[in-house]
Amino acid sequence: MKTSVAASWDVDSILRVGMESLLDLFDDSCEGTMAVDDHGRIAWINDKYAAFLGLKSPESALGKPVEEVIPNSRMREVVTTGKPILLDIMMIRDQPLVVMRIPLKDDSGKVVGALGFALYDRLQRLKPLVSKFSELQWALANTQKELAQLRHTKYSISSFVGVSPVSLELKHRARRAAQLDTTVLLLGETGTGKELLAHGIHAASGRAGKPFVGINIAAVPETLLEAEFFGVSPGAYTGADRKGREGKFKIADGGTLFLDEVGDMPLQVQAKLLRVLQEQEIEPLGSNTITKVDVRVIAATSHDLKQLVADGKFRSDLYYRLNVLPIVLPPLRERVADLDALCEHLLEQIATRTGMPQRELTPGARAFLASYHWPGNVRELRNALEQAGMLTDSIALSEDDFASILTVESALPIPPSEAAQVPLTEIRPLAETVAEVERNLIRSALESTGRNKALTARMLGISRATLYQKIEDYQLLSD
Ligand SMILES: Nc1ncnc2c1ncn2[C@@H]1O[C@H](COP(=O)(O)OP(=O)(O)OP(=O)(O)O)[C@@H](O)[C@H]1O
Repeated sequence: MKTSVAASWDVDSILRVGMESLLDLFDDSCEGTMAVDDHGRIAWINDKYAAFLGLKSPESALGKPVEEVIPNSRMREVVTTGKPILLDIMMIRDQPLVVMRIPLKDDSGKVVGALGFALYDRLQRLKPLVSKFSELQWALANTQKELAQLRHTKYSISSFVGVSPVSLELKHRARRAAQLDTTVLLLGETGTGKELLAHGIHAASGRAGKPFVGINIAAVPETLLEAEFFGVSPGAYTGADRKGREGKFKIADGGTLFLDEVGDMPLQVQAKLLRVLQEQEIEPLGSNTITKVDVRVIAATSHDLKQLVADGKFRSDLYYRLNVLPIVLPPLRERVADLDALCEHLLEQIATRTGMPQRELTPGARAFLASYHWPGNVRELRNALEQAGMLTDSIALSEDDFASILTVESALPIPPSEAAQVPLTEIRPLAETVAEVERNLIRSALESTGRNKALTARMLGISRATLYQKIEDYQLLSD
């Protein structure tokens, strides 16, 4: 490509010589150089690049569509748009290459092809960029692997501990449900093990190798629910969602979607959910395209769905659609026969997690636990066992160790009478005082229920969504 410089320095000569010198420079310092024609076919490729790509000879690539030789190539994009891609990173044979692509235009400005340069470790200054890219790729691959593992359920139906006839019957129904691949509706108070059973049904089903994806409808603000379910197409919003994102239905494709607290779903979203369940098709927000999905839905609620239908708060057609195979999880107080097995199991779990010796229960403690009404069910039982263990060093937990824990009302810290006795000198703006009282009350209620949101919300007489909002407002997340 070397050229002798003409004596007279007209603009054309300068440009031509400049261009040729530039090409020589790149040819010398690049790992590879290549050109495509206006149809994206390889018109030229140098020896180094051909050898790097593992080709028999440069000639063997000529005339082939560029993607056939370099699968990730964006040369065709340069030819189509006429715009250069001055700095990009491309993976070839598991190696990151820094690449540059420029369009070639004739005198009239028409694109006649494109030139590509692959610059790797000759350019020392690009090395930090390349290693950063490799690090990020490695971290991304690891995160994706972890996420995939997390989405594969860790439980089986036998993880649901229970020996009472009613528990055995519900596990039997769960196993049947797993085989049938239909929609399942889990009904039961908070903490009765609906989510645990949903994991178990998924694990025993033909979908076990695919993702299990959960969504707690009560915890998602109403305005975000649709995006959360169906996803957002790229460009639908500005800001963080600009690139678009997949909805839970898409993420669960082939697997199971667990809709927790389905009774809290706003009516307008209910209509859309019903359509998706019927058609098995989703339309991401801001897109006109419809995507087929294959998702098995397991819904759960602690509300009386029939009553919600009667009150006009839940669509009857959606109710029937979900209620194909209902499984009722009775409250713990109605299956006291499960208590011993559950305590044994939970005490073992606690011991493993804390590294402390496993505790036992005295006969008095067993009788006390059997007489308690368990509004928070198994979740509350686990918290009570954990808290009682923290109050004493003794291996055997007695009735007294539980007595102070299991009176929810006494745990609330600010009796109304005390709140009223504020000295005049301490009077502050009402809003500030109310906010402080509210914050303290929510924090104490959360503590007394072992951070059980459903129970806390119920105790405070507010919805779960409001509770989540207030937890965020008062920054009670890490308390
Ligand atoms: N039968 C059971 N055997 C063992 N562990 C249980 C059982 N039931 C519940 N648990 C445990 O109790 C806790 C609460 O259970 P889970 O979250 O499944 O309840 P839930 O009914 O989905 O509650 P919510 O309605 O509040 O979401 C979990 O830690 C779960 O593992």
